[in-house]
Amino acid sequence: MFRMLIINPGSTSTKIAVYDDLTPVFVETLRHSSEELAPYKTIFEQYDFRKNVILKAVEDKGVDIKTLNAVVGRGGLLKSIEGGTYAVNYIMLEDLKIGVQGQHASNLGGVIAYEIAKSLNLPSYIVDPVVVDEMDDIARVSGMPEITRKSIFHALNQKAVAKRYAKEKGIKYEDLNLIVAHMGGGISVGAHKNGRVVDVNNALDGDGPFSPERTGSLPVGDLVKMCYSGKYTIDEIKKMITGKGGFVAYLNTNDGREVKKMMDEGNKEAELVYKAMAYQVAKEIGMCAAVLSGKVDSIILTGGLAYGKELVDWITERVSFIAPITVYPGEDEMLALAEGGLRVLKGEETAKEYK
Ligand SMILES: Nc1ncnc2c1ncn2[C@@H]1O[C@H](COP(=O)(O)OP(=O)(O)O)[C@@H](O)[C@H]1O
Ligand SMILES: CCCC(=O)OP(=O)(O)O
Repeated sequence: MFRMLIINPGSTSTKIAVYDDLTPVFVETLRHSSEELAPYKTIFEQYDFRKNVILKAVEDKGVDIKTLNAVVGRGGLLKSIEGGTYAVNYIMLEDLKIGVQGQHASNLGGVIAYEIAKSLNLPSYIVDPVVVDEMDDIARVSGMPEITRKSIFHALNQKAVAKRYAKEKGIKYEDLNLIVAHMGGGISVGAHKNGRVVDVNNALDGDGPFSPERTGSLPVGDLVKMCYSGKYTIDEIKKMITGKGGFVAYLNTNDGREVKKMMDEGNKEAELVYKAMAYQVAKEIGMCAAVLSGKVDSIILTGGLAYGKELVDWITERVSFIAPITVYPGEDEMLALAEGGLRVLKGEETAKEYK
């Protein structure tokens, strides 16, 4: 039996678990409000905060960290790579610290996993990081040669729920066409064609639907004018797009439950914004249906926001003509991380080397 500490820093949460093989000893989600994270100017300034909440959760649950065999973290904005389990190495740590493709909480996953594991003389891994890239070349063309569309998305959960759906239906993932909409702090909608995510919006950086913390795609001419208005620094604009966009910009919260409460209390702005997010997710699903030439076995709605019945209903109303809807609220990320780590610990797979 192998005991693994699993750590998953997301933009609005830190998820922590200990697994004995694939049996959870505990799984904990700590949600972070935008105010709680506001004092940290960079992701790396959150290092101590995130590491401390992880170690405290383990201690509170009465797990002795000396009983661990490995630490597995959600991987961050590395160079684009194929999916799988990677051993955390020096090059990876450097790329995570620099944020070679940008800044996101998942950059801390590999680094904290490494630091905790190192202190115990244990191995550390990441699994299916947010930069898994299986996009078709046609999907990379933006319309401006200087800009290439990138695959940055909730690869870990998108792959995990797509495989869960395949297992439940008794069909191979490679024999299915699926559209997966992960709706968390960021939102990604991916077209899964025969086991590959051939197109997906960049969930981090001004692409796709808006989300609790991000603007998603914006009318580009207006954005250019804002950038050159002299009113904002580059860092301010970047923060307005990622971190202070979406729900946060309109409603001053990153919490879907809070938005629902506002709506129930008669706040018309909250209702419009919540419905607009559903509208944009539905539009993105329609785009993926075109990518798959209309041959779609199911549309899967997942992520924390998929707990919201209204949101799911609004999206379903607009896209159920495309394919049957499957809802997997929350995520299967913790189990997927445990599975990825265990395959290597058991010797069923060799950890890939990040170069
Ligand atoms: N029961 C719920 N109803 C509506 N929204 C929810 C619910 N639970 C969580 N959420 C929202 O889901 C979002 C976070 O989703 P999650 O997939 O955990 O994201 P992340 O990993 O990016 O932090 C937050 O806006 C959170 O408030
Ligand atoms: C960086 C893409 C993945 C992402 O947006 O994750 P969160 O929703 O956890 O922020």
